[in-house]
Amino acid sequence: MLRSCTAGLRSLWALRGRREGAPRLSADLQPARRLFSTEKAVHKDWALPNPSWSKDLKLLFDQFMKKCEDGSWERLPSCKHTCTYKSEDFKTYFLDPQLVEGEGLSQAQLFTRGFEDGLGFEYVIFNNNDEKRTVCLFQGGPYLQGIPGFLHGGAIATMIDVAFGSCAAISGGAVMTANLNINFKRPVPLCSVVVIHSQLDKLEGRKLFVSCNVRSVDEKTLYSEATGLFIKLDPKKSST
Ligand SMILES: CCCCC/C=C\C/C=C\CCCCCCCC(=O)SCCNC(=O)CCNC(=O)[C@H](O)C(C)(C)COP(=O)(O)OP(=O)(O)OC[C@H]1O[C@@H](n2cnc3c(N)ncnc32)[C@H](O)[C@@H]1OP(=O)(O)O
Repeated sequence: MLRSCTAGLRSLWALRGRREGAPRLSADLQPARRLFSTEKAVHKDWALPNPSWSKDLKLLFDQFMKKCEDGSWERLPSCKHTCTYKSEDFKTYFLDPQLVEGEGLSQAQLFTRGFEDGLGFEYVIFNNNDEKRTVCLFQGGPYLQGIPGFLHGGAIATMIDVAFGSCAAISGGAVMTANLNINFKRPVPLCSVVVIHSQLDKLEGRKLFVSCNVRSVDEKTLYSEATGLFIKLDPKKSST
């Protein structure tokens, strides 16, 4: 498995950048439109297939895109830079103008989107607004190795945090992770595809309680279970 992963790297490097200008798919952007702004400028959407995606990932992606057709599910677009967040939300909570406009942020990009195609986090998140749940399809690439041949626990935690963050933000708007608890039950093979099922369990004032499980594509292996607490940011308080 590792050999095939490494063998694919050369072609991945050759193919890098191919996603620029990838066609936007329909059946996206319903409730999430409030949160994810791509209206002012056209930014690349990274939550779309690229040549590094395995057969499993493409198959699952197609299945979920089909579910989007009746409007019960929506695919969440994903930008590398701050366009992921509506800029006004961003400015409301991070008021330091130097941070927002200065050099500090000019190179900033979403941690999970900072890798070349196929080397790091390849994922797409689908949201079911009525059921207050999301499904994240995740393929962890060779640069996310921990124990040889397996994903680093921090990479799994990161992906869970992103899946939770999206799930919580759709209901809560501007939120931050306050607590994350993960039970790692089985190691995740590098370059395999896992499915992260997250749900919003409870909304209590500014607190959003979420939980998830991480499973193999055939659902036979339970890799991890996690719970999280997200706090809706208070515009009266500074976050910095
Ligand atoms: C800003 C715009 C974001 C918009 C996001 C939009 C879209 C998402 C799209 C894409 C997905 C990307 C996903 C990326 C996810 C990455 C998430 C992160 O990495 S966040 C970074 C890690 N987290 C932090 O750095 C948080 C640091 N902590 C804080 O800043 C603060 O503690 C706080 C969490 C903001 C809470 O502070 P605040 O002053 O606002 O609240 P209180 O302290 O008064 O607490 C309120 C309430 O909650 C209880 N609480 C707080 N923390 C905990 C805890 N750890 N455990 C249990 N309970 C906690 C506290 O007791 C209060 O309860 P009560 O009201 O009952 O007294």
